[in-house]
Formats: sequence, C-alpha cells, structure tokens
Amino acid sequence: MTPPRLSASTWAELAARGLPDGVRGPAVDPAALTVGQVHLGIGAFHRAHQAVCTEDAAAATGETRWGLLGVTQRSPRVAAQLGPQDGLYGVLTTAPDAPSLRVVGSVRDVAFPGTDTARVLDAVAAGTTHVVSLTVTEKGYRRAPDGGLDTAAPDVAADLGAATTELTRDDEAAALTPIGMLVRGLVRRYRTSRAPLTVVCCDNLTDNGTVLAGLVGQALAALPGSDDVAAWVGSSVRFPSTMVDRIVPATTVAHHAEAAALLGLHDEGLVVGEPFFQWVVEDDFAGPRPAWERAGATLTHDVAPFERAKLRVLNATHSTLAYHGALRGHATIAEAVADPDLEALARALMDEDVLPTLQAPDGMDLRAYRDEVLERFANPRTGHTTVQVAMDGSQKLPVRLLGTVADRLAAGAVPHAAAAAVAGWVAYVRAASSGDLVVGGRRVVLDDPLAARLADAVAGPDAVDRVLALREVFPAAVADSVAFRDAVSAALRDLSPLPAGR
Ligand SMILES: NC(=O)c1ccc[n+]([C@@H]2O[C@H](COP(=O)([O-])OP(=O)(O)OC[C@H]3O[C@@H](n4cnc5c(N)ncnc54)[C@H](O)[C@@H]3O)[C@@H](O)[C@H]2O)c1
Ligand SMILES: O=P(O)(O)OC[C@@H](O)[C@@H](O)[C@H](O)[C@H](O)CO
Repeated sequence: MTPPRLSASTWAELAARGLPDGVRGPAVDPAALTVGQVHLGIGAFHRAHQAVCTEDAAAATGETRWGLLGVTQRSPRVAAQLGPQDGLYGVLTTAPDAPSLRVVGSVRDVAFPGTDTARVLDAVAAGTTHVVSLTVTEKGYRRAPDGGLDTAAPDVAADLGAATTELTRDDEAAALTPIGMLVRGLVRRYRTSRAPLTVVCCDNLTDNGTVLAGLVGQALAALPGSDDVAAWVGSSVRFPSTMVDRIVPATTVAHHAEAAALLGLHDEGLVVGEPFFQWVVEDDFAGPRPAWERAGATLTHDVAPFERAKLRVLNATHSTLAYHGALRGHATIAEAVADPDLEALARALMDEDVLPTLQAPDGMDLRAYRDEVLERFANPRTGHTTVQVAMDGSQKLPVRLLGTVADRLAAGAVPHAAAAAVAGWVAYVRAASSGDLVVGGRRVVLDDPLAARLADAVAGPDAVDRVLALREVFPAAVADSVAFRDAVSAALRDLSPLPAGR
C-alpha cells in the first residue's frame, strides 16, 4: 500500500508524533517565508543544492524573505510534484553508511512557463525579488557555434519578439527559452521597480556568470529601442560566476522506496544527493542576498580557479567514465570506476593531462582533490547512471575536456588520456546511434542536441576526421592538431569490441 503523500499537514502530523531516525525537517517555518529568489530550471540539482543552502542561510539569520519561486522549463512535472505537497520535498543523502533524509521547505511556489509566464515575469520584476538563479543545463542557454546567443533559432527569435513588445507593455505569450524569460523579466523590472538584481548562474559552464551576462547583453542588443534597458542592466544587474558541486543523480524507484521506508510518507518530489556539498560564489551582488556563507558556501572574488579545477578534474573524468563505462556495460559511475582499466584511465587523465594545466586555488591540494573525487565516484549508493552523465556530450566536452586538450597541445604535449576520452565519446555515439548499445538491460538512445549530425559523422570510416570537424564542439586549436587526431584515432582502434547483450 502506498503511504500517505508528503504535505504540510502530513508532515505536521509526523513531526507531532516524533520524527523517525535519520529524518529531519525544514530548518525554517516554510509558511513564514516570502519569495525573494526566483530559480529558473527547478530540476533535481537545484532542489538538492542551492535550495538547501538558501534555507539554511535563512535559518542562520532568521530572515524570512528568502523563499523560492521555482520555475520548471519544458514540462509542468515538478509543479505537479511539489504543488500538492505544499512545496515540501525530501533530499535523500547517499552516505555510504547510514541513509538520511531531510525535508526542505524553502521552495514556496512552482510555476510552469507554458501556463504561468506572466506570474514568472511579475516575480522577476518585483522589487521584493533580489536574486534570480539558473540551472537549465548547458544546452538550455541556446548558444550558437560561436558561443553567442542563437538568435536564428525560432524559439529564441519568438522570445525576442515578445521581449520587444515587453519594452512598452506586458506581453503574455509563453516564454520558450530561459534567456528569453530572463530578458523579458528584466525588461518588465526596468519598466516597473527598477530595483537592482543579481542573476546567479549555477550551471557547469566556464565563467558561467560572464557567459550569461553576454547572452543577456546580446539579446537586449537585438531589441530595437532597448538602449535604456541595456544601460540599466549594465549599472544595476550583476552576474556573478559560481562553481557548484554536489553529485545529484536522477531519482530512481529504489530511491523512492528507501525514502518512503525512512519517512513513512510518499514524496513525489524526492531528490537524492551525495554527502559532499560545495558552492563557490563570486561576491558581486547588486543588492541583498541570502547569507549563503553561513550555510557552507564560499564567497570569493575569484571563482575561476575553483571552477576550472572542478570542471577539468571532476566533470571531465565523470564524462570519460560515462562513455567508456557504458561501452563496457557498466550501468553506474560507481561500477565504471571499480573497473581497474577505467580507474587507470581516469587517473591517467587527471595526472598526465589535467593537473599540469591547473593552478591550485588557495587552500586546495589538487592531488587530494583528485583522490576525493574518485572516492565520491566510487560511492555505490549514489546510483548515478553512466547514460545520464553521457547525455549531451557535444555540449559538455568543450567545457570539461577540450580546454585541457588545448592547453596541453599549446605546451607541446600530446594528451593521450584526453584523446582516449574523446575516442570513448566517438565510440559511444557510434554504438548508441546505431542502436547497438545496451546498458543495464536497456537499449541506449543517443541523447544530444546534435544527435542527428553526430550519428551521420560517426557512421563511416573517417569518423574521427568528421567529428573533429564539428566546429560547435572542437575549437580549431584542437581539431587542427595532427598529433591529437592521430591519438584519438589510435585510441578508437584500441577500444575493445562491445560486450554482447549487456
Ligand atoms: N545533477 C548534478 O549532479 C549537478 C551538479 C552540478 C551542476 N549541475 C548543473 O545543473 C544542471 C541541471 O541538472 P539537474 O540534475 O537538475 O537536471 P534535471 O534534468 O533534473 O533538471 C534540468 C533542468 O533544466 C531544464 N532544461 C533541460 N533542458 C533544457 C532546455 N533545452 N531548455 C531549457 N531548459 C532545459 C529542465 O527542464 C530542468 O528544469 C546540469 O546540467 C548542470 O549544469 C548538476
Ligand atoms: O549534470 P550534467 O548532466 O551536466 O553532468 C553530469 C555530471 O557530470 C554532473 O552533474 C556532476 O554530477 C556534477 O557536476 C557534480 O557537481
């Protein structure tokens, strides 16, 4: 029998009876919170990372103005999960020893742009909103091959049309892209409160704040008559960069069963996170912000070395293990890193290729960080699937891996382990796009915005040449290196044939 659903009332009854072992509740009274932060892209990661930190910061200061309005992007699923639960959801922590679950109450409202765009734009415009944050995945930023905004894409163009109307009056059309929604919200804010605002990008992108500021600036430049808005954004809106870190896999049926056993309530909004948490935020705010530093975050003037170390050490190795692991039939990252060949590849990538390109941020020992990352990957309870991490390789590899490759080539070295990582991606794309790859009992479908072009590129004998020619993915400094091309080709030849039927 399914237990009753988590909600304010079932939670209150449970708390009155006494909380079960391993369960704790919101750090603040959710009903007392008003919305001061709007989050675009309320997926699993935000709920397990920033939403927890924002709640803890509110608890540390006693402030009640930091409730969150979460905005889904492409579907109303999270609104349907959290609405009937009065915004409450659990974070199941995958500690290797004892599981624990925390119910979080900082998300006060969830909106879906398909039906609620006006409410989102009003919230972005409201003077009581001081922070807008984002986790919309790499592809959500809708960047063109040159890194700028893809203004030719029909959904981006439609949003820019609505933003042009917004310069003089409210446009109620549903926002189709995160940048479109943000720009329309900024225009509405300019027309109404003109209060300063800080926009905090929390996606795994290099210089994520600078990138986002550039995309917003480009969108505004495309709106005729928006010079005053652009000038106001330049003076009153800040875009700090951040480094975010907590491994948050997609929630599985097994996670739901584990959480229900702990809590005694059914939680449709459950998310899962490893015990580790890190958030480094550039201290560049236009106005008030939650006291995140009171809740485990680091506020600094220079995020870049943290961000670079994390993307190149953790994320690049994650992707490498995902491609090679899936090709060997390993369903999870923990299984992949337990494979001695793949652990050796992960170590070679970090030791030989990545670490020589890094300057350790203050107080960070890069070799200890490498070991800690491998230990985190090995946690068997996390359940992060190789296929989930493998998704969107065309968007992820440039950010995670190709900076390392470019730096090593510029230093006169051939990065062989990074070449093996790229070969793993090519082999994965080939296997997944031809329908030949079965992992964890499921046939893998290539999930990538460039899937059709990638499938075409890897189909023939000149796969490496054709993949390296994709300018959206490989910068010229990498693609034009004969030594790198040869290293990728050699690594691809060395990849063992797929194990049958796994
Ligand atoms: N999960 C993690 O371990 C983790 C850790 C650090 C950083 N992140 C960052 O957070 C992002 C989201 O991760 P998650 O675990 O929440 O994923 P998720 O799938 O649970 O949520 C993704 C969110 O992005 C939106 N989105 C996806 N594609 C989009 C598109 N094309 N346009 C607009 N919106 C789109 C979804 O609607 C959803 O709101 C990652 O891509 C990464 O940049 C995740
Ligand atoms: O979330 P994605 O799909 O961008 O990438 C998958 C993982 O590599 C990533 O989410 C890591 O788990 C995360 O960056 C750890 O902080």
